[in-house]
Amino acid sequence: MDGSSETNEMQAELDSVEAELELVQLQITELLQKQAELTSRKNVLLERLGEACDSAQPSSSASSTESCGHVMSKQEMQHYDGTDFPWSKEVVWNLKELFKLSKFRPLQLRAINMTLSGKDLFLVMPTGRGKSLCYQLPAVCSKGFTLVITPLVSLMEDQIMYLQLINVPAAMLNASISKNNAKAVMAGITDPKSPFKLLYVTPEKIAKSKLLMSCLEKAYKAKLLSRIAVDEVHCCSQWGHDFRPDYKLLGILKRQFPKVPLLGLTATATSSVLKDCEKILCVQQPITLSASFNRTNLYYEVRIKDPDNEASICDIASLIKSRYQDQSGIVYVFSQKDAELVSSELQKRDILAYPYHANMDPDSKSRVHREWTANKIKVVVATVAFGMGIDKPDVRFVIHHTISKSIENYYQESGRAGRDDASADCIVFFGFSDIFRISTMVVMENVGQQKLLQMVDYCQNLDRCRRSLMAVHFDEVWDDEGCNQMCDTCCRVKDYSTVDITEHAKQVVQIMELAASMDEKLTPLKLVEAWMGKGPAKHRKTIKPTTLSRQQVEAVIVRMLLQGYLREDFSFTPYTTYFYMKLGRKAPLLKIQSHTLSMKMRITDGRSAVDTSDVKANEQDIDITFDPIVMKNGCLPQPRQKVFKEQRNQSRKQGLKPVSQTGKWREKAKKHLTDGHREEEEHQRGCIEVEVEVNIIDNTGVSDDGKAPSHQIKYCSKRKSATTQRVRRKACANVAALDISPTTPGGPAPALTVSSSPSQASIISDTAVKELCDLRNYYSKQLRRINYMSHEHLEQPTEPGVLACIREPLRSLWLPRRVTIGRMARSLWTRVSGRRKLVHDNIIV
Ligand SMILES: Nc1ncnc2c1ncn2[C@@H]1O[C@H](COP(=O)(O)OP(=O)(O)OP(=O)(O)O)[C@@H](O)[C@H]1O
Repeated sequence: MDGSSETNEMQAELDSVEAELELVQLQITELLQKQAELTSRKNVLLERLGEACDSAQPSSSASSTESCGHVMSKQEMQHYDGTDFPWSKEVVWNLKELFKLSKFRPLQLRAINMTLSGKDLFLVMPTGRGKSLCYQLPAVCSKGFTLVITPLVSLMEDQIMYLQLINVPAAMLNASISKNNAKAVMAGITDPKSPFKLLYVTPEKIAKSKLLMSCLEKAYKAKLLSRIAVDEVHCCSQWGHDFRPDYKLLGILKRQFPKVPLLGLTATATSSVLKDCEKILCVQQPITLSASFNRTNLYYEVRIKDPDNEASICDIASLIKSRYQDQSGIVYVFSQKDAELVSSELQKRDILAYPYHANMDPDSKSRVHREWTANKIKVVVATVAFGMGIDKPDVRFVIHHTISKSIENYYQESGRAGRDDASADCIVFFGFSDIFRISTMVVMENVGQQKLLQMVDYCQNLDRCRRSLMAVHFDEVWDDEGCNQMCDTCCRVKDYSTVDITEHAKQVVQIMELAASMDEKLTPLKLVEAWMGKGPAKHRKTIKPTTLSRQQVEAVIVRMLLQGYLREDFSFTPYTTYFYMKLGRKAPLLKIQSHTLSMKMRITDGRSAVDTSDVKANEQDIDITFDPIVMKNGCLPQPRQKVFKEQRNQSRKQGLKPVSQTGKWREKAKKHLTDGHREEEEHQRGCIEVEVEVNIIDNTGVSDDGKAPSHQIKYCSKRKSATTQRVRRKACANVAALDISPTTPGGPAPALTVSSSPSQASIISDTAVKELCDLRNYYSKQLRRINYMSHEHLEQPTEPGVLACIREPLRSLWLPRRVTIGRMARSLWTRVSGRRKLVHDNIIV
């Protein structure tokens, strides 16, 4: 045997071993899933058995699962639910008379008794269950004051406002208070009369203020520091999703004040995060009390989001109008821009909705918050900035216009509904392209991608109780039966079937391989289009388009992503992150004859897919329509008919009025904003081509069309064709002229010779400077969306007299003689567009 055939044989064997290994890996994954299911079941049974034994033998001393560091028997634990402690009378009196509450919620009394007994404690309780009471009430029943570490000033202010309302003296120390106030608070710390019962500080204050630490030392010695409460304690751990570096330094508190009991509070910590917090805070064997995360009054539902943004907002509007008329709610969106857009669209549909996002000024934010709390505003359309400290009891719905970045986040955000214990709805609109919008955002986060895919899995799930899927993320087991039909999957009769998608997956792999052979990268949307026969001609020639509907196509691609047949691939530029699809680890398995891949897909029972008059859960049945008979063959059937929504969208699109060319600037600007949003979406598809037309005005003040110039930039955009892949946009800008000779529109371009730098006043008038700035702002926004290479191109001027870089400060501009800013911008833009087209044609299929 010669050397080369030996190598070939070894290579063949290696390939086969690798393929076998992949298969084993697949089996391991399946077994692990099975193991998780069985473990869940086992835990439920053990818990039930334990309860049965407890009630049969009251004297038994089963060890408690609630204590983590410190092992405490169940009986010992239950002892703390009692009201025979020296402080009990005072506690009960304060609950009723001061806090005006009739009874404790689960675990509140236990936590209060434990902390009043001097124990270190971690209290894990879902949002809105009343963690604050567990340190506020002990604070008023103790001598001295309680130190509360809170991550946000807004949270402190909220609490202080509430405490003032019920006449509990409280103070705070943060950058927003005056020097005199701070001085008075510092003095109060060591005052034996304790002018406040609670002192709120940020972790940064503990870490940085020596004066505060020395006052606390004195208070400790005088036994005035009764308790330390660390709110949002998960922020200590870098495994927690809200890690704050200064929380890491809080260990000093327990080291300096070892006899003061510490109470850590959180709504989201897993056991590993708590272990980390224990170490960071230097607490020895704290007791961990965990209340169940199951919010039984919340109804969870997932709906398929219409790919057309306008239609998706329309869906949300009709949902709010039909189901939550005059009720209070939150619509969570992905970006600040979405918050503005969605709220204005809801307003147009007579819904009292206002945006809330981090970029709003503090006054506007607090006005929206206040008016919403007072029910003057019905709906807040918010980014995640509308988060901690939102404590409105009667929120009847939380709708996610875009999925959350993780199940933990979703739990927190949706958990703002139904804090009054009355039933409320949590609805997610699940859209294919949203996965990738969020993906580019979380790519740099520790396990961000993994968490996002878990959220996607939650949304694509058709058969498992939504709460039980959530429970896994909180180290809990919630019994499916305990859902009480409070999620769409438990409500719905079994309307899905397991479908063999192997052949479809093979087609996807084929497209990916073809693209790779042409050295091309596919964005998820390009992959969808290529598979549906809508991509570039070179693809259409070689690959037979699928007969699946768009939603089926997207569902299969998502499943392949979740199962590891496809994976994400990112390309970073200084301005943006591009997302592409790649073949995943398991893709080679599809080459093996015996390998199959299946997924659950919804079937409808012959009822019209457009019938939305049924119960809540049936309202989303319009997504995929199959013929069940064909399904029996084990392959995906043809869609029975075009889905109603598509028709409705079509008619909506047709009903869109074109913006008048002569329309007012405000209308155009509005349209521009809407188009800007669409553009962002199109950009996700990697297929925008921008064309800019610049009206040149000579220095006599008359524009090309003979009209007097406006000093405002005008934008007008229109789609050239609704069917073409590429969207052409026109941005018209009227710009003031430079101090140069007039140009002939359409005539030969003047010779480009540098006259001088703009530092010479003769070149640019003030108005021109302003307009150039506006123009540059507008263009740089567009440019940011263009591939990095375009910038490189611009930043390396080879010829003199060319705009050096659009993003550089104005003083670096070198303008050629006899050229208006308008012409300059046009020439620049033409080059950028050309470059961009090149980039798209060559890189993005
Ligand atoms: N025992 C109780 N009975 C009725 N309402 C209660 C009780 N305890 C607390 N509440 C109310 O529950 C609401 C939420 O309480 P709180 O702000 O303490 O929750 P939280 O767990 O700290 O939430 P978050 O994690 O969002 O900070 C408050 O309006 C509070 O008055």
